[in-house]
Amino acid sequence: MTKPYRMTVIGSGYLGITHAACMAEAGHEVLALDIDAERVTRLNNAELPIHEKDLGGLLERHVASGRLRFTTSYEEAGAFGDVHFLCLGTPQRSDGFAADLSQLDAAVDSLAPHLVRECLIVGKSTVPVGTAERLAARIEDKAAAGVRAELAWNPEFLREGFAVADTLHPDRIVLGVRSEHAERILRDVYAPLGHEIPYVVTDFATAELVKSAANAFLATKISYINAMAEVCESAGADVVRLSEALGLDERIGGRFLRPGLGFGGGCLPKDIRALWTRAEELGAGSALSFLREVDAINLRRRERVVDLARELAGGVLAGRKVAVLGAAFKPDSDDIRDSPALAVAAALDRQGAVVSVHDPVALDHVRKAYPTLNCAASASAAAQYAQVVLLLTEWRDYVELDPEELGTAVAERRIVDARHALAADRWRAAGWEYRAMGRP
Ligand SMILES: NC(=O)c1ccc[n+]([C@@H]2O[C@H](COP(=O)([O-])OP(=O)(O)OC[C@H]3O[C@@H](n4cnc5c(N)ncnc54)[C@H](O)[C@@H]3O)[C@@H](O)[C@H]2O)c1
Ligand SMILES: O=c1ccn([C@@H]2O[C@H](COP(=O)(O)OP(=O)(O)O[C@H]3O[C@H](CO)[C@@H](O)[C@H](O)[C@H]3O)[C@@H](O)[C@H]2O)c(=O)[nH]1
Repeated sequence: MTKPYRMTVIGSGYLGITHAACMAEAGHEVLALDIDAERVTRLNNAELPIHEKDLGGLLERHVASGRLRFTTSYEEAGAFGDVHFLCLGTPQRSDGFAADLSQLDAAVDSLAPHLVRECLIVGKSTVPVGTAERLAARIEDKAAAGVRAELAWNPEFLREGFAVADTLHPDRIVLGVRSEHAERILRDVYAPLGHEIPYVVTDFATAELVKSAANAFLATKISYINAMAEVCESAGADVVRLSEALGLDERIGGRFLRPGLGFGGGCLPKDIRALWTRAEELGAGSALSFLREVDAINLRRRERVVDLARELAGGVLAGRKVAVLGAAFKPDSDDIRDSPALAVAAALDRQGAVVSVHDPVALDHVRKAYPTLNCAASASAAAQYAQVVLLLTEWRDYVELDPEELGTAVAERRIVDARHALAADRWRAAGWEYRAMGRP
């Protein structure tokens, strides 16, 4: 490494904590900031507020070494960093499908007046195309007189559950830059990650769009296979074998072709909506109108599971006891943002079912966000006297469940495997009525 940088990471959420810890691992001096004082105190005590494999170890090591600290002070951040990474949330707005950029705007407004010397500000959040250009003007406007603060855009592609590995070994690094100076600094910052990583160096707009386009492609692939699941269901075909066969064609590839309950989380759903909304604003809406269908197919998956649960419960949900296995939007994460599992659980609850939810790590979030759902301490506790069991997030613990053992807890041996995660034959052999969308 040429030299360790002094850098800040603004926003210490799923992305920010990971980026900060991985930059410390790469040898840099990192000060991460968040407006949530309780979170900052916990992080300074090396307590990880999220569930993410390998991140706890990195946090402990680098807090102990002093290479990673957390603060709530923009004054301290402005004085500390030569490079400032923006890792703020960009959720869906409450009044429509556009991205809410208020966290980014507030962070820039807070940081810029405290900058004391020339520095590079680097956006990592996922944003609608055009945001970087707007923020660059905002920074110029708000920065202290005589301080040159250049902006770059460097979108992040990490997946939750694999966040550390994806950050330390990225498939590619995309740099939206306005100068060779900015490119040089960022290549230097990432040099400790290795020299084999492909770089794509481009303008702001392309860098922003690469990220939105990647997520839209992944979402489209998932909805494509789920649309085929609908057809398979009508035709009596098997979507799991269909997906396997499609994936063996190298031009198609099997990744992101797992049919089931569809995509959720804090990224794919809001990012496709923000993308088509931005395209409409730019007058290119018809090019991306298919993304509305991608979204609609995805949301139909949730309704289909509710319908199957009703069918298995004998045509009515009111008063029926339903066990929901899984609350996180995917395994190995505690993130419940736009979780398909919880959307199903909440719909069942609204229709009068008595819903009992289990998840290995996400129950604290469930209790806060869905106070009317019952949270059970184990899968078998959730299944106690259940008339229907729904497997909605494919945690390994659930894949390894013993159908005989679970069968002793339930009132009726009926299960919907909404993630195609179980061995159907094994469950049927144990006397369960086993249903999975798009499989005979
Ligand atoms: N989560 C992921 O896996 C992932 C991966 C790639 C890209 N992204 C993108 O990264 C961005 C961040 O996502 P996230 O999942 O980490 O969100 P998050 O909500 O977990 O984190 C945002 C953090 O910013 C803090 N914050 C809010 N306003 C602030 C302010 N004014 N100053 C300082 N801190 C402030 C919040 O308290 C929170 O801790 C989003 O644009 C997202 O689309 C996320
Ligand atoms: O074949 C598949 C693959 C995924 N999913 C679902 O899709 C959702 C998203 O999964 P995944 O993409 O693995 O999780 P994220 O952590 O949300 O990561 C996505 O969103 C991030 C934030 O933008 C990007 O950085 C990542 O590259 C992108 O994969 C989850 O609900 C999965 O259950 C499926 O239903 N079928």
